[in-house]
This record gives sequence, structure tokens and C-alpha cells, in this order.
Amino acid sequence: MAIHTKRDAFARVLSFAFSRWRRQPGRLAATVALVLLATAADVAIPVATGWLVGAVAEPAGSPWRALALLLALGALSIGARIGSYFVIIDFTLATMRETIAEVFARVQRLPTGWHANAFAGATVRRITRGAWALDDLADLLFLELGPAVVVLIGTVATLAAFRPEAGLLALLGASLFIAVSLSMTLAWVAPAARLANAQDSRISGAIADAVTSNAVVKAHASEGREDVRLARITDKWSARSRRTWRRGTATGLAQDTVLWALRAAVLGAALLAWSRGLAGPGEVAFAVSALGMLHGYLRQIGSQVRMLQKAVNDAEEMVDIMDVAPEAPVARTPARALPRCAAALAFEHVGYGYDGAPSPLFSNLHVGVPAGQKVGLVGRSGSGKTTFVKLIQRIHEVTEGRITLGGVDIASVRLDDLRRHVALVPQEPILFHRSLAENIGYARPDAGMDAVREAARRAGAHGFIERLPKGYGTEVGERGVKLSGGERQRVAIARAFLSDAPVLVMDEATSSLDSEAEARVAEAAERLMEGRTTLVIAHRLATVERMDRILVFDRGRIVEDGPPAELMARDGGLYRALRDRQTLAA
Ligand SMILES: Nc1ncnc2c1ncn2[C@@H]1O[C@H](COP(=O)(O)OP(=O)(O)OP(=O)(O)O)[C@@H](O)[C@H]1O
Repeated sequence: MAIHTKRDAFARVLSFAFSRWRRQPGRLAATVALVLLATAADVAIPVATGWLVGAVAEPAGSPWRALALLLALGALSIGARIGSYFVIIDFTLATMRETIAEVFARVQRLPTGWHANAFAGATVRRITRGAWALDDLADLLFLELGPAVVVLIGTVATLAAFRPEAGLLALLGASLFIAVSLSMTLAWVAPAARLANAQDSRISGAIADAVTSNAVVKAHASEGREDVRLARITDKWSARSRRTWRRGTATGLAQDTVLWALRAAVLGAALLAWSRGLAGPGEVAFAVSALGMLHGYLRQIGSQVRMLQKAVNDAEEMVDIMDVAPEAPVARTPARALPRCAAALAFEHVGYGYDGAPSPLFSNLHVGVPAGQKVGLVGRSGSGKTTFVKLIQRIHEVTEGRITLGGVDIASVRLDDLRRHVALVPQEPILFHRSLAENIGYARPDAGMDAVREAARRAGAHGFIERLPKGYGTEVGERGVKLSGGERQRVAIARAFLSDAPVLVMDEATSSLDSEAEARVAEAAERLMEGRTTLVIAHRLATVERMDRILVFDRGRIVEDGPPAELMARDGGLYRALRDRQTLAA
């Protein structure tokens, strides 16, 4: 995650919000204009009231015109205010809709490493809380704080016109008040709120993590342990929130203290002037009423500044997401199209290491796979097989050398093109909580039901799907929990059939299926491999024996390379040792 200083949250969040608000200039201008109109009417109402009272006081005066004006101003104030609410409803909803879409689009495109470190639940919370904070932010700035500041400036200006020294005093007082409010909020409350919000996201992350793994929790009868674990996280959240809220309250106290100090200074000065005969009762009354007005506006602004801080902090973690760079769609220019037939694969002097690893996993890895060859990748756990296939999909980017498909450097190919070229059948297929038809069709959204059925047939999945009460319309549960392991694998194979990619990467399941299920999966896999360049991270002897060629990995190096029978015949070879122990990825 991008690291930011605590104080720049306001600048970052406000510039994020304004850049989205600017996309609706008409609604923005209408909101501001209507709010200003309503505010102007509000300010004029006491003036019209004054006329009315003045007219009544005069023996021959007629108050009716003043009354008509007063009613017209009242209607204008209500009409303009309600109008601004109607406009801001559409303005805010459009902003929230666009922001959610934009952040979701970014989250989907963030690198695998980011997702590996993020809790899904926390990400959801960051986005939803942030979107709602944008709603608060718009209401506060345009409907409340903005008009209040305008009125304050107007009041100070009126005071200054009437009594320059009173205007100066009001200006100094208001400036002191706003300076105290902003500095305490920015430097003291906001950093605490940032930590509280991070913990708030952790609560969502922890709940989602435990709920997602509920089967494991049940299997270990560890519900109580999970309760305690969550309580630890909420305890910390509560401590951090208490600190934030107390700081907010203390800021309110400081604001009130400044207001009362201002009141004491002004009244003290007025009374001193009166006691020396420099001011009459009229002047003292003026000072009292002007102060009362100022006090009201400043209090309002003070509480709005505190709400503004909350909205900014609530949006902050969402804005952070937008600062993380997405996967590069094309790492090196110019982008090239991958020919459909590009199925020969080559690693040319490839180097790659994970961040933080003491030494690179691969260095100078050099190996070619001709089109259509079936290659088994074997080796001990952690020897680099998974990383090898991830580099082909550009889940990680090589740091040295290059990988080519059909002679084209994959770094110069658009990511979506590359990934459509490589079908993946993972070890633990993950399905969407959607219908089976949607899950299989995911590989090719334009495929019709006939193509989906055909793919399922070839994957040996059609039979079990047809037997389900809702057939292809059956929803499979989150991540596919309602299907058996073998069924999930056949759905993943059906997906790969449908995508019809020239390169196939399979990570064979290590968990044992019963022999019948295993035979079905193996048959389907065999059919899928036909005519494709295939890389199988292989764990089963039967699979390995059917391969054209085996690459044996050991600590990031390919130590043996050849047909299975030839490797088996090598005395003292690693493949043979692994086979003798019957564990190909121990
Ligand atoms: N995301 C990651 N971040 C840091 N190190 C990683 C990451 N993924 C893998 N590694 C490390 O890289 C090395 C190679 O891992 P890799 O997953 O490629 O091995 P593997 O041969 O596929 O193992 P297995 O058969 O157990 O799946 C291991 O030491 C592993 O700990």
C-alpha cells in the first residue's frame, strides 16, 4: 500500500472527490447556485422583518408590502433549498456509483501480490465506507459548511461596515476559532481516526476470513477461539475509536473555550467603554447581538469541521487503493498481438526472485517446449514449479531474460490476450457462487448453451450436472462448496475446453479423490491435453507416465529433462529417487 503522511489525507481525499465532482459540472453548479440563493434569502429575511416592524412602528406606515416580501423570501428559501437537495441526490448517487465502479475495476487489476496481502472483507469495507463518506462530504461541503462560511463572511463584512472595530474583532475571533479547529482536527484527531479506521477494516477482514473458513472452524470445534480472536481485534478498535472520539470531543471543548474567550473580550471591552462613558446602552446591545450571531455560526462551523474530518478519514483507505499501481497491461512497448497458433514456449535466460527472498529463485533458466508437447513438471515442494507457470501467465514479471510464446516476447503482449492464450486448471478450482452454466461459460462469455453443454460433455461433467435438480441453472455455493472436489475439477476442465486456449497449464490436485472420480478427472484431462502445449504440475505416477517429457525442478533449477522412461533409467537421478519414494512433489 502506498505510504502517505498523516496530514495529507485531506488534500488527497478532497482532490479525489473534486476530480469526480468535476465530471458533473451542471449538477455541481446548480447545487451551489441553489444553495447560495437559499442562503441569500435566509440572510434577507431578518432585513424584511426589520422593515415590517419599522412600518408598524410608523403611524402612517403600511406593513403589507414588507409582509409580501417576507413571504416571497420564505418561499424562495424553501424552494431553493429543496431544489438543491433534489439536485444533490442525483449528483451524489452518480459520484458514488462511478467511484464504486472505478475502485472495483482497480481492485480487480491490482497485482496478485496485493491481493495476497489483503483481506477480502477489509477491501469490501474500505470501498463501501469510502463511497458513503463521499456522500457525507458532498452534503457537508455544499449544503452546510459552504453556506455557513459564506454567511460568516457576510456577517463580518456587515459588522465592519457598521462598526470597523467590531468587524476587526469579529474577523480576528473567527480566524482564531477556525485556526484552532483546523489545526486540532488535522494534526490531532485525523491521525487517530486513521488508525481507528484501519482497525475497523480489520474487523471486517477478520469476520469475512472466519466466515469463509467456517468449515475449518467447525472441523476443529474452534468457534470459541474465533470469538476470542475477533474480540481482541474489536477491543483494539474500541480503544482506538475511544481515543479518536475523545480527541474530537476535546476539540469541541477547545472550540467552545475560544468562543467564550471571544465573548468575554468583546463584552469586557464594551462594558469598559460604557463604564468610562464612551459607549451607550445601544452600543452594548449591538455588541451583545452581534456576538450572539457570530457565536452561533462559529459553533455550527466547528461541528461541521469535525464531521468533515470523519468523512475524509472514512474515504482515505479507499483513496489509498487508487494509489496502488495496477498490473501493467503491457510491460514493454510496443504491444504485439499473439498469433492464435502461438503455442511453442521458451524461457530464455530467465531470472526471477520474490521480493524479500535472500536469493533469486530462478537465474538463467533456459528451456524450450515445442508446440503440442505434454510436459510434466515435478520436484520437491518449493522447488519452483508453480512460479514457473505463473511467470508464463505474467502473474509475476520476469526480472531477467524473456519468455516467448510462438517467438513473441510475452512481456510485449497485452495481458488479456496472453491470458486468453493460456488455459489454467488449478489445483483447487474456485467457482463463483453463480449457476453452473455461468461458471463454465465464464471462459467464453459469448458461448451459447450448446457450447457450454458440449464443453461439459467433453469434461465428463454433463452427467452429474444433468442429475442436479436445476441442472445447468444450479448455483454452486461460495467458491463452489456445494460440489465435490472431483466435480469442481471437471467444471474447471470444462471451462478450459470452452476457452480452447492453445497452451494449457494444469496443477494436478494433490488431495486424493476416490479412484472412480480420479479416473473420470484423468480421462477428461487427457482429452483436454490433446493438441495443446501442456504443462502439468504432476503429482500422480499415472499422469507423469503419459507425458512426452518431464522437467525435474530442484531449488529453482531444472536438473533433469527428458522422457519419463529415460529419466527413470538414470541411476542416481532425482526423478528416479522421487519415483522410488512415489512422491513427486514431497
Ligand atoms: N508469493 C510468494 N512470495 C514469496 N515467496 C514465494 C511466494 N510464492 C512462492 N514463494 C517461494 O518460492 C519458492 C518456490 O515456490 P513454488 O510455489 O514455485 O514451488 P512449488 O515447486 O510449486 O511447490 P509446491 O509443490 O509445494 O506447490 C518457495 O520457496 C516459496 O516459498
